[in-house]
Amino acid sequence: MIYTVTLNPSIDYIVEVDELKLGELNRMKRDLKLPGGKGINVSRILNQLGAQNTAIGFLGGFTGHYIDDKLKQDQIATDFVFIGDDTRINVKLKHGDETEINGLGPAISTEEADQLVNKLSVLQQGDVLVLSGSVPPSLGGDFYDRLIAVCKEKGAEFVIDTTGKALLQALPHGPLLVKPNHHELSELFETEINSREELIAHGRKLLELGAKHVLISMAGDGALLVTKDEVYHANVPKGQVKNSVGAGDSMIGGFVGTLVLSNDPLEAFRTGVASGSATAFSDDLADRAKIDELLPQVTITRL
Ligand SMILES: Nc1ncnc2c1ncn2[C@@H]1O[C@H](COP(=O)(O)OP(=O)(O)OP(=O)(O)O)[C@@H](O)[C@H]1O
Ligand SMILES: O=P(O)(O)OC[C@@]1(O)O[C@H](CO)[C@@H](O)[C@@H]1O
Repeated sequence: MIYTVTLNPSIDYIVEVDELKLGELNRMKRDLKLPGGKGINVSRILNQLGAQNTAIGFLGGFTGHYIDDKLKQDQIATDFVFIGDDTRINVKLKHGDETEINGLGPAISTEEADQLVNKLSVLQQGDVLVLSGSVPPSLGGDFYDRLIAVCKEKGAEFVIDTTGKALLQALPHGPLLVKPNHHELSELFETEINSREELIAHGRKLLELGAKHVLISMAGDGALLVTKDEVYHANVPKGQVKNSVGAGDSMIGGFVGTLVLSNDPLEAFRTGVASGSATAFSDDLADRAKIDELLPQVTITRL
């Protein structure tokens, strides 16, 4: 079973305007509300791929119930801790460009935090825990460490999609997958990365530090898969970009779901790239039909 953890879910409020005039009244051309947060996005893609999973994390208030209802409508299993404070609303402003305004996240009490840790007691060998997204400030910076400790104790695998110190602290525990984009990789190692060779060298460092698979996504420029023995490049399919929000999460969902279903890292890589691009070319996250349409256009090359 795959469990996705979203500590800081959101309603993604996607707002489209022709032109953004700061300091003036702007009227929306179109708007859309989506259940969001990185782990939840991973769950939605896993669901499209037929990979059984449960979405867990914290939800609260009317916004939290909205998200839980939407996921259940899509037959996604959920087991969230319901908290006293409201789940945030993140604004995704489309005005030719994409501007995002993400909330800090709700207050979470010690008791609520403990309830989530206790939920992980169901983990067992063969399970995969996907930890994705920001940590609400009230939880403290080391909360992922607590979850990883339980995961290791139960013999389950984990995937972590976060940045900075939290990612560095997780690496020695051997994540099944990490997926920095090229900017995150250079921030992580506090260095400029200017070539594919340098990207690969830094991807290898993540392996040396403990990661089992390293995916480096480069938006429209393709992606790299760095494993112990080999490095692979994938091109991205051609299409019209409609929405890049959740493209990275879709890539993780495509990779993890396919790896669990097939145990084939290259097929997982191909599906990850197709899923990321399928989301980039859709208004909402990708659906199965779009992923299947793009899969034949993804070519993997061993470098
Ligand atoms: N312009 C694009 N054209 C085609 N595919 C894209 C494009 N942008 C993103 N993708 C797909 O999505 C994957 C992940 O995108 P990206 O590298 O932007 O990750 P990310 O920075 O984690 O994304 P985000 O934070 O926006 O969700 C890419 O590897 C690619 O497959
Ligand atoms: O504030 P965080 O947790 O870093 O990111 C949250 C978020 O921007 O990530 C997802 C896209 O990746 C969105 O659904 C959501 O709004």
